[in-house]
This record gives sequence, structure tokens and C-alpha cells, in this order.
Amino acid sequence: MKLETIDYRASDSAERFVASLHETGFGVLSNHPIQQELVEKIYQQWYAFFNSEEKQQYLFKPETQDGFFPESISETAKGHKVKDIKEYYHVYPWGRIPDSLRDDIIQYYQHANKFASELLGWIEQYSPADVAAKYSIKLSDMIKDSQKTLLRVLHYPPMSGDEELGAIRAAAHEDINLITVLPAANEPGLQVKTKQGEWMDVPSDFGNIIINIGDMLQEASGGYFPSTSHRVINPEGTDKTKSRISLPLFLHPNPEVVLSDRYTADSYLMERLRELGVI
Ligand SMILES: O=C(O)CCC(=O)C(=O)O
Ligand SMILES: [Fe+2]
Repeated sequence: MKLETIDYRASDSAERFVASLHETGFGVLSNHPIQQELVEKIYQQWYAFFNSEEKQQYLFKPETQDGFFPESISETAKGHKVKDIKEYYHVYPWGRIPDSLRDDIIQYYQHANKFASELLGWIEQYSPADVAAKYSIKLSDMIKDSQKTLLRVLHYPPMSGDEELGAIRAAAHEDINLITVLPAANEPGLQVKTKQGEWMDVPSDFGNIIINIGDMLQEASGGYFPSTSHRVINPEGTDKTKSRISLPLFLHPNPEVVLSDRYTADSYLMERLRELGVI
């Protein structure tokens, strides 16, 4: 399996991008319209936030799931026993956001949502007819004005040396949502599992944007688009002292959207969150 970086501006970018999603569950784009300066500014601002005590004032609310999730309660991926080595903040436009961080992160949320709509248009356009026939409505309409779409700001702290045995930054998992839009992080570590079961580095040149299929699009496409396992491995050598910041946007359909004969977006999400023990 190979993951090629596709130039967004190339004449055949849409077709090649969708082929990559079908074959690997991942697509990597360069020269895309997401402003890299904004992404870098957000990385810097939120790095400072995670290094401050202010974050403690924004502890997440279990009912609404917005706010700061400390390392001590960090996620345990499905099928794993050890917690991930990360802390994160869940940004929803309707949720709590520190005033000084609000404008930039909301601007990013809106841009990335618009970009995701365009990419869902590409996916729809290049889905084979029998697959496209399964979509209950246009893919881009599934996420339109959705209050469920989640922007997660992740901070993987430097390695302290006393991490729990077997713990890694993000254990192998699949995303639950429709698609995920992820600017390359400031440090490497993201890997995707190939069909042969080997781990492969995702080309994460700073400035690239990475898109991956989530379980909901796998369900809605009858498996044509695979929701591929991925993980974030621990740094080695001098990189151990470095933090890693990343910014995945999880595109979630409106709750009533029909995904398949079996599920709406809401029933699917509830089933998965119950499995994870989050609700
Ligand atoms: O940090 C990354 O690069 C990926 C994070 C991720 O896969 C997730 O939060 O679902
Ligand atoms: Fe993920």
C-alpha cells in the first residue's frame, strides 16, 4: 500500500483523492485552501494554553462533552486497556471556549467545515453508481449546519519516562464520524494500518492535510470506503522532549440523517459511545 500526496490544484485531484480513500481509507492533500498560518497560530496559542493552569477552569462537562479533558481521564481506545498519553480540548461553537482563543479557532472550524463539504462533494461525485445510490441524501448535506461536528485540539506532552507500560500517544483506533480533516501535526508519529496489517507512516509534511474515512461513511457506503485503523506512536531520542499538537475535525452528520438500513447517525453514535463507556 502506498499513500501518495495529491496536489489539490491538479486537474485530476478529485478522482485521485477518492481513489486513495477507497484503497487506503486515507487521502493526503498538498496546496489546499486551508490557511497554514492560521493552523500554526492555533498550534502556538493552544500549546501555551495546555501549559497554563487556565485549562483547569474549562474541565469538560460529561453531559455536553465540551471543554478540557485532562491526561488523567484521557481516552482508552476500543479494545485497549491502557490510557492514551494525551490531553485534549473539545471545541464546539456552542460550547465553552476561552475568550482569547475563540476567534481563531472558530474561524478555523468554519473554514475546515467548508473544505470538508467540498471534499464530500468529490467523494459523492466519484463514488460508483451503486455506492452513491446508498446515500440517503447528499453527503455534504449530511453535515450541513451540524451541531455535532467536533474540533479536537490535542496535546501530546513530552515523554516523562514514567508512562504506563504499553501506553502510546494514541492507541490504534478508527474514527466514528463521517470523515476526519487533519492538518499535519507539528511532529511526526501518525501511522495507518495497511491491508497487510503493517503500520505505515502517513506522509505528514507540515502543511499537508490528511483526510480519513470514519466508521459512519464506511457504513453509509456499504464498506466501499474503509474506516482504517490509525495510531500515534511515541517519539524517540531527542524528540522525546517535544510536545505534539494536532487538530482533527470530526465531521458528524446531523443526528436524524439515515446512514443505512440499520442506523441513523444518532443511533450509530450512541451505540459506539456506549461501547467506549463514554455514556
Ligand atoms: O494526533 C493525530 O495525528 C491523530 C489523532 C487521532 O487520530 C484522533 O484523535 O482520532
Ligand atoms: Fe483518529
